[in-house]
Amino acid sequence: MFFMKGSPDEPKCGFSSKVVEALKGENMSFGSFGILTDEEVRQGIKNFSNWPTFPQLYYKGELIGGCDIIMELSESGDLKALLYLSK
Ligand SMILES: N[C@@H](CCC(=O)N[C@@H](CS)C(=O)NCC(=O)O)C(=O)O
Repeated sequence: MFFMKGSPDEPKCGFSSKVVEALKGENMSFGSFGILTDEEVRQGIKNFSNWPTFPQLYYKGELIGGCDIIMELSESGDLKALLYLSK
């Protein structure tokens, strides 16, 4: 599940856009929520994860990370491993 600014088709932030491209590059299907549409969810997710920024990518209910972390995982090939092997 991907909490982002805007939508996968219309990201409203470069950080969110980069993660969408990385996930698409791995041929991953993913759910998304545009946090700019709901201020309560925007603050609630930050409190839940104790992570102050968006985007935030979750897998099986756990925060994987934001843009910087996803980019690192993607470049090292670990994103694919994480998303496929832990199924
Ligand atoms: N280094 C961050 C960059 C993301 C970031 O700085 N996001 C900012 C600007 S889009 C943010 O979400 N600020 C808090 C907010 O808008 O609620 C990452 O790896 O995800």
